[in-house]
Formats: sequence, structure tokens, C-alpha cells
Amino acid sequence: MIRDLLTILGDKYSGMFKRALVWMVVAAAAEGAMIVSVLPVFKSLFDGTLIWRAFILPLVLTVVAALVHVQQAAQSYRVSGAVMSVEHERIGDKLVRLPLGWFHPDTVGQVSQMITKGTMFVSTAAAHLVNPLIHGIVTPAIIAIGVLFFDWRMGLVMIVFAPLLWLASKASASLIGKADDILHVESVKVDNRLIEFAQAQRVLRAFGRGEEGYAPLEDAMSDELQAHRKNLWISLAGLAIFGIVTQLAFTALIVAGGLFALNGMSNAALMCAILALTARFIQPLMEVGDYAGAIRMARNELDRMADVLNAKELPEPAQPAAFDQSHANEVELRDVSFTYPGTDHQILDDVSLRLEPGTLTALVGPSGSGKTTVTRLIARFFEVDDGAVLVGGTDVREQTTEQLMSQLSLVFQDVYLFDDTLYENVRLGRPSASRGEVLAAAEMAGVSQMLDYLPDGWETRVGEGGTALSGGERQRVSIARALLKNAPIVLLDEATSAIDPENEAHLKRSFAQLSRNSTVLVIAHKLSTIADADQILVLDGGHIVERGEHAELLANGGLYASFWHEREQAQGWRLA
Ligand SMILES: Nc1ncnc2c1ncn2[C@@H]1O[C@H](COP(=O)(O)OP(=O)(O)OP(=O)(O)O)[C@@H](O)[C@H]1O
Repeated sequence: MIRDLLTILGDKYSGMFKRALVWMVVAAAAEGAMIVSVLPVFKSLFDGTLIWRAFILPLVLTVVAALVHVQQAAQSYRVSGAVMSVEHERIGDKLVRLPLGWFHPDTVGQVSQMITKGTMFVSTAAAHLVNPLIHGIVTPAIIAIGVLFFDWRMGLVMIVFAPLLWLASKASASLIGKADDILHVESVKVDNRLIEFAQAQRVLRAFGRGEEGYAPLEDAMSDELQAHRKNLWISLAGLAIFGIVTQLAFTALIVAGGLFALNGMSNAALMCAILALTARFIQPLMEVGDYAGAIRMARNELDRMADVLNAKELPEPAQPAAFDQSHANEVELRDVSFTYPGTDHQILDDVSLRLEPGTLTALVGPSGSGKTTVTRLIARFFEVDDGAVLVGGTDVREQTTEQLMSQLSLVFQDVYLFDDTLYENVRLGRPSASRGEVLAAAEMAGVSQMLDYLPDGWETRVGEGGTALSGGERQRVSIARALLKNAPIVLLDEATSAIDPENEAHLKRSFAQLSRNSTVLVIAHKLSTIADADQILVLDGGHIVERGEHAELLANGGLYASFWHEREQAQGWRLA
């Protein structure tokens, strides 16, 4: 755990943590020395030879131990604060360097658990858990060594039991850690299902399911309850093991001391004194047992944090690529094959396509044929397995994220709006835009028309994720952002096929406006919105099976034509 904490703290704060560790060792040693120094006092008390000078050393050591303890506590609290700030800093730094494909509901749930629960746990661990661990090793060790000088037999018995107690505490910690792992997995699932439940309220209520339970959430909660029960039993077993071994050690020390004194092997007065100190020998070890579970749980949190901090980043070139202006605003997929990481179903097989500058390309194909995947590869959410994706004539792997993103505007299905005003959400497309430019883009995308029924007009807050707006409205805001950004290349994955005539009119206008200045790739639901596209690509079975203009493809009588003729009945087709 100490090593993991040092890794998380990094160079900036590890010196502070090492100093706190030194103070913890000194405080534990001072306490052990103070306890051993009481032995001669007790002995002379029992054999009737007590003199006042015998109190000087214990008194001095008590004051020293108290002062050192205060210093150690202050250092530990400083480390705790440093761990908290450095964790947020490092997680934040890491998140911006992870490929966008890394973010899916499971990993987002993992990060939210880590930020809310994990960081608190780990920073508390640095202040409150490492200290009992060190206290549990150093103080009993000093007591055992001290006793060795007064009565070697009792000293040896203590030294034999210390590792046994240590092993018992490790076994107990390992059981509690396993129990925590089981519970953590189920808790993350409940978190994810709860978020999903909140987001799916519109759909659930639309289908009259608002009052009834939501089966996936109930299943997750029932699994979590089972995990809680399992957690309880396994943790209790761990605590019982440690409790039994400690009590055995305590009894064995008293029995051994009694036997040595009765057989005349040890001085009876000294033995009474040693037995009086036995409780102080056992107590720090028991504390380790009490904290063992929390220490193990903190280690689990540290491991989970390390998993995120060690997640593979997209390699970035040291230098931004030099662009060939003759290919500006161009997009090309060259013999691209792709399978999502962790799966074995190949989505794209040797796909080549080209988006000419300033043209509108529509990508169509059955549901699941990989249309969205094409846009994700262009934006480099994932790395291709084979082939290359070129944006502006340069391989995306040779461009920095900043360089690539400055050329792209993304309008995806899952539009995310920030819990801010409608105006600020549009302005996000280009924060430096003037109010006039923001309003012009909003007008073009049909956002201004929403103002009639929004309570506070431009100042209406849209709720976290934009939940106060409909899917179509969120998409209009997203398109307005894209218009405002005025990026050379626009990738537009339209949200729904159920667009009303008003929305359709805004979409058509927006497409026309976007393709006036930019290269546009659009995955649309309505043929009518893309019939004028410069190029239509038909994706099926991992390949581009047809390409051309609308009239040309209709004349060919292939897949596109059959879809066109049956489009009213067609299920599962989307157009781009
Ligand atoms: N992150 C992911 N991990 C694993 N598989 C994925 C992931 N995203 C999509 N897939 C799978 O890849 C395939 C292609 O998905 P994609 O979303 O690109 O299809 P699509 O043509 O856009 O579909 P639709 O029209 O329904 O949106 C699907 O089988 C989908 O289940």
C-alpha cells in the first residue's frame, strides 16, 4: 500500500509522505520505549523497593512520545490533504489523455465510484490506516525486544507470537478484501443502472412503465443485496480468525508467564509487571486486525485507481504533423479493417472511401453495419487494426488530438449538454464567438424557435446532460454548435428517424449551410434529407457495397434502390 501511495503521490508529494512515515515510526518506537520503561517501576512496586527516581525515565519518555505523536498526526493530515488534491489532479490529467473510445457506461461508472468513494478512502488511508499498520509492527517489536532484556523467556514467547498474529491479520485482511471486491462489482452495476434509469424516464413513461419497477435496476439491486450478505459473512469470518488468534496469544502469554513464575524460572514480581504490560503488547496488533479490512479495501481502491491511471493512452506524436494544403478538408479511409477491442466480430473489412472537400456524403446501411464506427475512426476514438485514416491528407496517428479535433465538428447521437443555460451550451461550439454569431447559428439550426416555449428563453437551464430538452432539441443545439465552430469537416450522426416536418426543414437547411463551407459526412434517417448528397455510400457486411449519386444508385437497382422502394416499410435502416 505504501508503494502504491508513493506512486499516486508522484515526485511532488512523495517526500512529504516519506517524512510522515519517519514520524510514524518514531512515534511508535517512542510509545514502545515508554511502555518498556514502566517495567522497572512495576517490578520495584511489586517487590517493595520503589523509589521516586524510578519515575523520571517513564515521565520523560511519556512527554517525548506525546510530542512526537502530535507531530506525526500533523504530518499525516498534511499528507491526507495532498493525496486528495493529487488524486483529482492525476485522474483529471489522465482522463483528457484517454482515447474517447475508452469512455463507455461501465468505465464512466468506475470513474464516478472512484471520484466519489475511492479518492476519499485513499486519502484517509494515508493519514489513518498507514499509521496503525506501522504502530502495529514497531510498538510490539520494541516491547518484545525490551522484555527480552528483563526476561528472555517471555521476550521469546512474545517474538514467536508476533508473526503468528501478523499472519492472522493478513488472512483476515485478504478475506475482507475479497468480500469488498464482490460488493464493489455489484455497486458499480447498480450505479450504472440507476443513471440509466434516470436517463430512460421519458422512454419508460412513454411506454407506461414509470410506476412499475425497472427490471435491470431491480436485478442489479437484488444482486447487490446478495453481495452485501456475502460480504458480511466473509468479513465476519475474517474478523473471527483474527479475534481467535489474538485471544489465544493473550492466553498463551499469561499461561507461559504464570508457569515460568510458578516453576521459579522467572522473578515473580517481574513476571507480574510483564503480564501487566501484555495488554499493551497485544493492543497495537489487535488494531492492525481492526484496520486490516479497511487497509485491504483501501488497497482495492488504490488498485482500481491504478487501473485507470495505467489505462493505455492513444500515442501522440511529439510534434504536430505538417499538413499538405492540397489535401485540406479531405477525409480518406484507406483499406481500413477494424474490430472493437475485446471483441472478435470484425466490423469493417478493408474499407476504402474518400470525402472530397466541400461535399456532402451520406453513409447508409442496415443497423449495426458500422456507420457510426466509421465516424468514430475518423475522430480517432479507436485505432484501426489495418489500413489508415487520413484527415486533411495526413494519417490521424501523426496528428495531435488538438490538431485533429480542430478540423472536426462532431454531431453524434448521444448529444451531451452541460447543466448551464441554453445560450452557453450553443456558445461552447466556439467560446470566442460574438453574441451575434451565436444567435445566427442558433437561428439556422432551429434553436431560436425553441425559445417560444422555454420558460427563461436563452437563460433556460437545460439540466444535467440536457435532460430538460427532447432528443430532437438537443440535436438542434448540437448542430448549432457545429455551425458556430465552422470546422472544415463535419461528422453528423443523426439522432432519430422520427423527425417531424419542422425539424426536417431545419436539418435540410443546416446540412446545406454546413456543406457550403465544410466537408460533411452524415448518417441520416430520412432519405429526403440526403437525396441531394454528392455521394452516397452503402455499407453492408463490413464492406462498401455501392457508391454513387442518388439517381445513379436507383438506376443500378441494387441494395440502395431496394431500400428506396421499400423505405416506408423498411426496418432497421438508417441513411447518411
Ligand atoms: N464500443 C463498442 N464495443 C463493442 N462493439 C461495439 C461498440 N460500439 C458498437 N459496437 C458494435 O459494432 C457494430 C457496428 O455498430 P455501429 O454503431 O457502428 O453500427 P451502425 O451502422 O451505426 O448502427 P445503427 O444504425 O444501429 O446506429 C454493432 O454490432 C455494434 O454492436
